[in-house]
Amino acid sequence: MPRLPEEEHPNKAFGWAARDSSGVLSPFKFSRRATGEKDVAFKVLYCGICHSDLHMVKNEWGTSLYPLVPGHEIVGEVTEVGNKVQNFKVGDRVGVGCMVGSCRSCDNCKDNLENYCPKMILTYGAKYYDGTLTYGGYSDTMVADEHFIVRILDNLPLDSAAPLLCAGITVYSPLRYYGLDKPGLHIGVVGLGGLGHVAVKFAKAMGVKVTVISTSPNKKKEALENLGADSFLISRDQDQLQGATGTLDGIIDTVSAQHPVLPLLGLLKSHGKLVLVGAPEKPLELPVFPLLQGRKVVGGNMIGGMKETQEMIDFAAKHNVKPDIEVIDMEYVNTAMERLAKADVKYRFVIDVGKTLKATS
Ligand SMILES: NC(=O)c1ccc[n+]([C@@H]2O[C@H](COP(=O)([O-])OP(=O)(O)OC[C@H]3O[C@@H](n4cnc5c(N)ncnc54)[C@H](O)[C@@H]3O)[C@@H](O)[C@H]2O)c1
Ligand SMILES: [Zn+2]
Repeated sequence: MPRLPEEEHPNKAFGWAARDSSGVLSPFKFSRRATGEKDVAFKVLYCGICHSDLHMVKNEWGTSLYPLVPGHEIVGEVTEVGNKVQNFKVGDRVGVGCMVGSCRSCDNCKDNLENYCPKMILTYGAKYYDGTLTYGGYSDTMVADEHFIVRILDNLPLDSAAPLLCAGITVYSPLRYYGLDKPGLHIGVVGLGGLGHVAVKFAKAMGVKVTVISTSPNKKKEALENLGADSFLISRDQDQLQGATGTLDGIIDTVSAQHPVLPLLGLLKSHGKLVLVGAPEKPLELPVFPLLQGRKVVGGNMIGGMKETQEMIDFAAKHNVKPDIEVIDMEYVNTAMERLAKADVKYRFVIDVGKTLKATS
């Protein structure tokens, strides 16, 4: 008989879990492993709600394992460290993003790209080395090997730092890797949600000109005035798209659902790069001729390695890149998920886990 989640490990834990693909979350008792010699354990204070959490609780990618405690934008305060931990101590402000393990010896791992390790272990909904299921940050405590722990610098508020751990690194990494981080370049950001609004902020902090491309005309004023975008295109307005043909060096596409990429390819200059980071459940149609004409590139990106994640946090602290968040109570999480599905959030929900997650006996 497999052991109950609350009996698998010595440390009691409590969170909210989805039990099936209805995606409805409810209180859940489980357990966390004892803090190992290289582990850092922390009290979770805030956790962001990523659209991937929504895909996962509803099993939209077909990979979900239940019970599923989502959350991979986790921040908190260290409560215990193992005796071989070198870089963290009790009381430190720390975070965990999308992964908690990798093989540490393959070419990707040696290259600080644990995110592309074939044996990478996701923060929730994955099998850990001991065969037990990993549980995410919609919960009271977290434990991870120190290699997968990020330091949150003191001048970053913990609540708005949380979304950097997934949304932040997922847009920072491709801006760097695809060379879209040079002052004077001009990029487009498609989809002004959690990832998209952070992409605007990072690109602006790098000195890059930014055009937001969105289906919602009502996001224009805020994109220009509050987020600092330079211009705004409505993706269904053919005249506007026509007028911007061949103007962009690159595009970061964060859209979470199926959408046409043909109009986006038209906006790129020759050698322009369309980088897909959104993860729609259904495939996109890729027209080839617009790629041939102008030697354009379509690429992807999945989060970032641990070294780069820390670099991104340090960059955010230095350049004051702070996600715009709506802080919510744990009890509000199901409503928040419904609102996220309708893109009704500016721009990231963050759960105040520390103050509002109440263990039931
Ligand atoms: N590549 C990665 O490593 C990685 C990391 C995190 C999230 N993701 C994925 O990125 C996507 C975005 O995540 P998020 O948390 O920013 O989500 P979000 O819901 O906050 O933002 C998505 C945006 O896409 C827009 N959108 C939705 N459907 C659209 C459509 N049909 N056409 C045009 N625009 C549309 C929404 O209005 C919203 O602004 C999700 O699919 C998520 O799973 C990928
Ligand atoms: Zn995420």
